[in-house]
Amino acid sequence: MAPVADPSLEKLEAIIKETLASTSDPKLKEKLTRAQELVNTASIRSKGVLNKFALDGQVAVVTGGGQGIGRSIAHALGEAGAKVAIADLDLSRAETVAAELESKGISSLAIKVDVSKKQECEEMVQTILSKFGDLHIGVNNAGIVMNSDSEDTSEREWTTTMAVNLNGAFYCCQAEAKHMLKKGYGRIINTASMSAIVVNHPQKQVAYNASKAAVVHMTKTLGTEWCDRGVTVNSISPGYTDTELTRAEKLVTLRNMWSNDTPMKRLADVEDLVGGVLYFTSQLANFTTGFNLVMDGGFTCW
Ligand SMILES: NC(=O)c1ccc[n+]([C@@H]2O[C@H](COP(=O)([O-])OP(=O)(O)OC[C@H]3O[C@@H](n4cnc5c(N)ncnc54)[C@H](O)[C@@H]3O)[C@@H](O)[C@H]2O)c1
Ligand SMILES: OC[C@@H](O)C(O)[C@H](O)CO
Repeated sequence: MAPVADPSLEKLEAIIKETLASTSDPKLKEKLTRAQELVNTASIRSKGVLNKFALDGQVAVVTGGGQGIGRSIAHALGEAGAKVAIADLDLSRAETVAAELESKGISSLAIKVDVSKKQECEEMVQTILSKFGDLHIGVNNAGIVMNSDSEDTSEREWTTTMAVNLNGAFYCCQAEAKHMLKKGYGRIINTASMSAIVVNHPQKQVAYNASKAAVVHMTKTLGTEWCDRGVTVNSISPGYTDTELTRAEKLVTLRNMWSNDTPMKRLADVEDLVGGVLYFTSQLANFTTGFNLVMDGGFTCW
């Protein structure tokens, strides 16, 4: 039998071996031999390539984690073994998601943050360090969209969108990296959008598109600046995704059209996006930084 890495599998293996040695019942021997094979398979899996996705002992934060894409990423990181802080402008949403994680046995923490405020991003990291003692993964996902014709886009709309989507992502990267660079390890993932590389239509959203393009280039910049000190920075760029953001009154009527314009003929479910994040946080992504992963059902191919 191959050596086992998981201590509970080791104990199980020992019990099976001992019982096999002490029984002469052929039926029991047959069953125990089958159990031994199953333990062997589990043992190989526990040391195999999938194990490189395990986040046991790591601490993560997800901004905008109170619903939608962020909530789904928070669940995925927790299921992979991380302790997860849910940071959101809406504290009650963050508390709900933190309670969902706790009910699965995942250590969690809800934090109120407005990512457009640098000081609040720094306090968010300090709160996580006080509670969990470390921070390995930062998913900077909070974002908003406002729609208007470019010639009518107000100063408030432009600056608010930039403040949340771009400044917010930068302040979080900076606050997270200050700790991670000291420790020599960190994985930062920013949520950009396919709007960074194509112009969405018919909805007009110059500020949103420009903010997401800037997030992608900021990601490349930070991803190359910090990677030789152990901190990688990458981004995901989802296509149209079924969340509250695309269910908003101003956008909901466009969803059929968006689906038809997508080669996969549907919007993304939030679960479709977690694979990208889990790749970037895994030990399989040790040589990947500054990369923008587009997950859009083929939308940007057409
Ligand atoms: N839904 C899509 O089609 C889509 C596609 C591509 C990219 N994105 C991006 O994905 C991210 C998440 O989108 P979603 O669809 O889950 O949105 P959502 O509106 O469902 O959820 C966003 C969450 O962010 C929080 N938030 C908003 N402003 C904040 C702030 N200043 N500080 C902290 N938290 C704040 C909200 O309270 C909310 O819980 C955004 O960056 C969005 O631009 C969404
Ligand atoms: O490009 C897709 C998203 O970023 C977003 O859902 C959309 O553009 C909002 O209008």
